Amino acid sequence: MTDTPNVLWIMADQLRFDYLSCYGHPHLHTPHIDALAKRGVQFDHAYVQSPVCGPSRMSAYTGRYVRSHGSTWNGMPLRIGEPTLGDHLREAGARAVLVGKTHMIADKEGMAWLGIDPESEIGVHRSECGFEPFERDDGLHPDSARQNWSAYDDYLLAHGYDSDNPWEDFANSGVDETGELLSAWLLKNSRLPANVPEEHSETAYMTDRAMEFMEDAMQDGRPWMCHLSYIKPHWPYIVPAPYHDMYNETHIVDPIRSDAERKTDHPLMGAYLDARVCRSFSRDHVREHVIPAYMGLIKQLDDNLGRLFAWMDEKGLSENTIIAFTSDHGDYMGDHWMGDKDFYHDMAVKVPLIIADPRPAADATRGTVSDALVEMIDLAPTIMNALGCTPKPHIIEGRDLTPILHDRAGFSRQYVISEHDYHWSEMAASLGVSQEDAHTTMIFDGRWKYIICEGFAPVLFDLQNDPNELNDLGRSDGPEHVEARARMDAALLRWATRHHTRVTATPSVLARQKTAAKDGILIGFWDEEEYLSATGQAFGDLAPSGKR
Ligand SMILES: O=[N+]([O-])c1ccc(OS(=O)(=O)O)cc1
Repeated sequence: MTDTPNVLWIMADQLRFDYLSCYGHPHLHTPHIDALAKRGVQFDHAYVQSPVCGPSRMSAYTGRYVRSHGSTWNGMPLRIGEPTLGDHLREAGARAVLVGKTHMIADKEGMAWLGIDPESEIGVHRSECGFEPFERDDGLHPDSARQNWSAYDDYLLAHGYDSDNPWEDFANSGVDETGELLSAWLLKNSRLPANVPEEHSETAYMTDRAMEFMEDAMQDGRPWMCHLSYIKPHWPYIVPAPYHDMYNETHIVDPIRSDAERKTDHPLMGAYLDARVCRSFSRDHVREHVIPAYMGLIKQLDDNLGRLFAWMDEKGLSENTIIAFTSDHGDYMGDHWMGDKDFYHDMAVKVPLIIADPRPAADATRGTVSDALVEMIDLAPTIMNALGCTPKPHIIEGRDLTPILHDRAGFSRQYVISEHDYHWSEMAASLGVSQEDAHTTMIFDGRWKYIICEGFAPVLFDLQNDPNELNDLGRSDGPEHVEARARMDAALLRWATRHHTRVTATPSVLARQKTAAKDGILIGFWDEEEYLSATGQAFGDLAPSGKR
């Protein structure tokens, strides 16, 4: 084993933490992900920095909060000056390679402003969130101007799947008993088998591409971090045979929801419940169609990971590759009368996180479960540490998880933060909330989950006494609740007012600020003696460095 390990960072899109057997699902058995957990540490309290893909991922890739990187919702370009994990790794001589989805939108204006050609090496890095794009595919290719032809479409064509939109007609459609092609954009078609065999599906294709990258990397010899970023189990919910009918109504766990929640008088929560996707997933019929497909997609992912891990074992890669497995946010699936994601109940904002580090230093923690409060932004500094990057605390806001992996003190976090910008949504439209005001922020300290909703009352859950988050205490007069809200407000204020964007304050820049007097910049000194005692050098010894 060489000193520098490689890192395989696997992300599944929209995977809830509790739809894996190692996280307790009673019917969905995911033995390969479970086996990874046995080789590493399973984090039971890992939170994303936004309950929606784009901002959550920009936080993951920059190691910074949403308020810091500024890309607050899908489609918002990540500004040109935001350094990413890929940039830091490259600086340390490692490759940072993308296979799959990032949801990154390039800051074209910023590039034009700085005269950067988007096709140049720098332009590609800036457009691809700092990654070297071995394969980039964000996965949604509808029949519209947003089709966005992909390499996967070319692959389908090359395998005989002929169409103007191979993704839509094969990967994203099912065929009913009469032979009719039916699109998975409509939830009613979720239980049909996808019109593509498993081995040519998106999940299998991306797994193959990761293997191709690793073959390439073995020739190349440089250490690497590969972000294998699966598009599924994100909607549209459809899965190839045999996964489409592995699960049925008997495997669906009861929804977590109460009648009181449905009668909420909180305007924002009421507007969520009125949104189409929430009304849809509140219907048992919809859950009965979608959840078996969602479970099938996860089972298929697990099988593909089994294939990948066996291949890595065979190639001798496992012994020198740290594997992290996680997702970018969850999916309500009808819990709390909600669908999709976009709010902060655990099934939306808490994600699975497993890190298996093959180095002997991690032997003591194999198969353990950590209940530390961790944030998705903690992965970037953990990966930087593994690949030998200098820590950059002036840029990276996450905290290195290596102490937890290596069973030593050194990691601590008192609360996690997540943010959401709902300016785009049915909720903002129905409430008439302006784009500027349409934002919410969550802070969770392991017991109290407090959500400030600009313009509305806050929401508060006590997860110690109400682990299912059914009882909103945001307006409760109970002294303990009033006190908890005040404490969380104060913590949020401290967090909001600390440095978030002082990214040019490198240690050398900061050190220079302290040497003004020694460098002859004298503010308030009375005489030579005072100068000597303050700086240890004689005023008379100050000398010009001359024209350089
Ligand atoms: O509006 N969209 O284009 C859109 C919305 C949500 C979405 O899901 S996410 O998980 O990628 O945020 C993808 C695309």
